[in-house]
Amino acid sequence: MNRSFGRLNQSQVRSYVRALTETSRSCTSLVAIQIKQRHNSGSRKYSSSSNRENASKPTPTSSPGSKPAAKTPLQLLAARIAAHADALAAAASERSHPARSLSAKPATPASLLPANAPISARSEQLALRDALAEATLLATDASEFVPELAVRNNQFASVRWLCHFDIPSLLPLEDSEHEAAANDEPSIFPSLPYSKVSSLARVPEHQLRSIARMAMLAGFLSEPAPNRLSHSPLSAAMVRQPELLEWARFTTGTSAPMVGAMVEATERWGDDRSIHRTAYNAAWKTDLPLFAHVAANPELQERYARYMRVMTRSRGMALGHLLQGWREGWESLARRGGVLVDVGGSAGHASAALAREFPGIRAVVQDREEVVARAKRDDAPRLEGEGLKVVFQAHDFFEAQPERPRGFEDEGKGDVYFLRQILHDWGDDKCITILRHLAAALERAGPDARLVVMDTVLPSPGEGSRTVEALLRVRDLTMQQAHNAHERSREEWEELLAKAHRGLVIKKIVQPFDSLMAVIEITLEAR
Ligand SMILES: C[S@@+](CC[C@H](N)C(=O)[O-])C[C@H]1O[C@@H](n2cnc3c(N)ncnc32)[C@H](O)[C@@H]1O
Repeated sequence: MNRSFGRLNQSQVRSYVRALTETSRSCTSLVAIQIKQRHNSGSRKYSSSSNRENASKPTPTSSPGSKPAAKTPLQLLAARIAAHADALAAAASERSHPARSLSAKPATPASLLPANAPISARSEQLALRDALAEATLLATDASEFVPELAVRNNQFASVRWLCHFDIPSLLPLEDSEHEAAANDEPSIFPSLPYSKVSSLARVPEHQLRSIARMAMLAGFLSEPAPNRLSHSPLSAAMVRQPELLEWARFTTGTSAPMVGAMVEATERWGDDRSIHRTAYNAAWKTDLPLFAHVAANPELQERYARYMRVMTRSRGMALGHLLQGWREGWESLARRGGVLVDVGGSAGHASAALAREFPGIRAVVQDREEVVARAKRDDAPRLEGEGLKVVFQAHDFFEAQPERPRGFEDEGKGDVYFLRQILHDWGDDKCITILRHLAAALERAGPDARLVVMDTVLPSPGEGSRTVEALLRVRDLTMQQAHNAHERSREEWEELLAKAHRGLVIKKIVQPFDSLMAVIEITLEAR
């Protein structure tokens, strides 16, 4: 403080801090308003783009008898960070949510905000993360870039090792009564000596110690006393929500080889965009496309199925975004008695959620033969038992739409053809085939018919939140590594639709906050 404000007296410092805080606050509420406006207008920008621009614009300030002193971008960011932290503390305490701490206290909550926090508070949290990421970039020298990459790479590998050998599940979350009485510090997670954990996990003790100590620097596990290992709030939260551990296992184990094989894929196949010439093929040494390779390998199939279940429940992929993102459209479909055709709908989880939320919706879920056979066996009886009108139909989406199953034959009432996470799996040529078949079906289904695509809409580089953009770029690269496909920007979606059929026009794009995918409403216009 003294150093940064060397030429100002105490009261000037106070008013300066107040002014900065207010500037930052109005900036933050502007973001919130933008989020609302953009959300309402259906555009995808929903984060602190204004903050990203402002970070590089020093604001001149004056001090008595001297030229206006420009604050550095880092100083401005630091003030914004403080303002975001204040706003978040207020939002949490309004809902009696305890403050988080890094110490290994079980009472520390797993999230900064309570689950019922409003979008305005969550957007504040996103703005904070963006500002922190930018501050880290400003504070890190060029010579530190590579060592930092090595740190992240080793932390990634350490979490993989720890999850693979199930170390988090071996650590106690709570004291047994006997231990609690003997424990001097009952508010700390109970710990075990490294020797005990290593013998339980059957791993070498020295490896465990070094690897755990690296992971601790990322907040995963803790060493509350010399040579004793315990949970940290993060690792404990992951054990309490096992889907998070499952996700960590998949990301660090199953999909990591594919991520690491991008160089080999380009070296071997250059710009060949075939679906069996990918980083996945290079990593798994197979000529089969990913879906066929997974289908032929029961163990891998099980891992992918578990991962898909976890992802569906994650915040970014939650089905709630689908229900809220196009609520009026679903209500209208239910009213007019049209059919929802869920193309590539897997086990029907999206259709079932829609039929539950909007009584009256009837759905035909289409997928590959083996997927439909499994869904008819495992899922259909449960859905029928719930009274939902959801049926399954084997259909290859590279073929023309088939005749409807019995009870769903009527057409012309404005059906909705729905593609969730389908087009991003395929290159443009394949997508055009899928879309042409659907355009033909839309033509038969009447003027109210719609094509609804739920997929990522990529921002332009630097357009919105840095944190969100990074997550979306992971999805884009994953599609490239897995299928030689990619995610698309709004312009790319428009181009693709126009190439498939001149009448396919985007009516609206809704980007729900926190969702990794947007809801794109498409009509078929007479041209
Ligand atoms: C990424 S999953 C998306 C599943 C679901 N729509 C969702 O959002 O959870 C892709 C789906 O496309 C299906 N699929 C792949 N090729 C297909 C084809 N030729 N015809 C029909 N479905 C296919 C897969 O079996 C899988 O269920």
